[in-house]
Amino acid sequence: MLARRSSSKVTDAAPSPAQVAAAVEAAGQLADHSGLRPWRVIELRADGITRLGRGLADADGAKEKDVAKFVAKAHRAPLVLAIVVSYAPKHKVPKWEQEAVAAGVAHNLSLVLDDEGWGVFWRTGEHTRSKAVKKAHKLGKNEELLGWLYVGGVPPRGRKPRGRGRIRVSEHLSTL
Ligand SMILES: Cc1cc2nc3c(=O)[nH]c(=O)nc-3n(C[C@H](O)[C@H](O)[C@H](O)COP(=O)(O)O)c2cc1C
Repeated sequence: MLARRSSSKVTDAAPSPAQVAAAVEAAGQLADHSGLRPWRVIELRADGITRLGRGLADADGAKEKDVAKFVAKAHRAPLVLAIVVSYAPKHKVPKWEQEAVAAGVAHNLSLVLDDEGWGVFWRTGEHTRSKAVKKAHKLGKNEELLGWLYVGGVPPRGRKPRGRGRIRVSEHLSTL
């Protein structure tokens, strides 16, 4: 965990569907109030990533000539994992707790994939919860996106050391 870091640039190598399934299974073993499992992951490759790019272009009101830019940006990685919170409606467990579980899955997935040697970068943006992007992902009415994990191979020059270094524990840990 101390060595984990995000990879903004990745190569065309990607984990197989079976490797993704194993990573999701591991990432899903987390604390979950009432065991709601209020989350799912959508695996996007090739045409699926193009659909994401088109959805983002649509949400931005892009003209037809500019759609390709959004599509190219979405194709920055060969695998994109959309992280979805699927709220249990009117449940005693509040929405923020359900989002915490889905966010935990995303962080776990990043850690698992990083540990297996893949490059991962969590991205969001102003259109993450727009109608057009929701539609592109075929989300249900009780679902929202938490963003996307862009996944691929770590470039040959490898990972640079952490830009901002390690945290100062004393700034994040105290007692009463
Ligand atoms: C929920 C969430 C959304 C993020 N969205 C973006 C984003 O859209 N663009 C971006 O450059 N970084 C985004 N980041 C930050 C990067 O994923 C990454 O954590 C950051 O560049 C620091 O790198 P490090 O993880 O190696 O410390 C996001 C992180 C989180 C947790």
